[in-house]
Amino acid sequence: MTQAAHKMTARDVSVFYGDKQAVKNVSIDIDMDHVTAFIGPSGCGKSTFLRTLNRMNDTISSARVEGAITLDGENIYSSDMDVVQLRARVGMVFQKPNPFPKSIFENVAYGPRIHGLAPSKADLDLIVERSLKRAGLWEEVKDRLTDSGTALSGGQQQRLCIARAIAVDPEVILMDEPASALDPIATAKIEELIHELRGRYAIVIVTHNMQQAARVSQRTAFFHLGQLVEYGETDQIFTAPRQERTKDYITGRYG
Ligand SMILES: Nc1ncnc2c1ncn2[C@@H]1O[C@H](COP(=O)(O)OP(=O)(O)OP(=O)(O)O)[C@@H](O)[C@H]1O
Repeated sequence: MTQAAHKMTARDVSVFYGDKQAVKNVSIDIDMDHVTAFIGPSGCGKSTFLRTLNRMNDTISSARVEGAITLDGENIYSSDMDVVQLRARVGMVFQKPNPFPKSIFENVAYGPRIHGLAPSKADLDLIVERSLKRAGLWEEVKDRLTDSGTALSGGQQQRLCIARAIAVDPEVILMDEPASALDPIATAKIEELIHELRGRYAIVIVTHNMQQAARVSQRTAFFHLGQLVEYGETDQIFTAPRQERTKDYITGRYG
């Protein structure tokens, strides 16, 4: 496949915090209709690399990114890339649910409103309903849309954050350990949701939990010491890893 045929590509991407290199020459392709899991021991650079995919590293003053990352063949680090637009196309869900201290409705409506996606109130209502439905939250909140988003349970808050990302019509959704702060039932709901969303977006998920990676992803990338050691079909990575370091990690020898 050409680079443009992939939703996103990274080529030789390195990330430095000051003098310290956290990500080393990573190249990877991300495709639509797939969930790609990033796994690896703590501190191996998974989150740092994830954040390069929508330029969240721009918000960290010591961070410097080298190499090339494309979205539909276009360099996302070029000077004419509109970063606000980029982050709508490549949305992000964080480890800790972070709804705005506003109503459930406003949490979801904010993005479409500032991006001009809803010409009328009726359009906005429709977007909010559709996004909450896709995030599997509508039935639980449809009668209390004016309640504060922060009053929801942790799992509901995380689904609200997913609805908020979905509302601006992203193509890629980045998830940084989206279930690690949740209980097992809320985690199962998020995993189910990721499974349902797969057909519409390219999803990239960082997870510490190998079982979770095996359950939700079709492709897995194993990172170690800032390097991408191995990338392949999830089944292959977990049953027949090609690299010794991958094998050691999935069999629990470190991490
Ligand atoms: N804002 C920052 N400033 C300086 N160094 C950082 C910053 N963020 C991360 N690092 C360093 O970069 C390296 C990679 O960290 P990163 O958080 O990307 O790893 P990770 O694999 O996601 O780890 P974890 O699974 O524990 O979240 C680590 O050595 C970390 O200490």
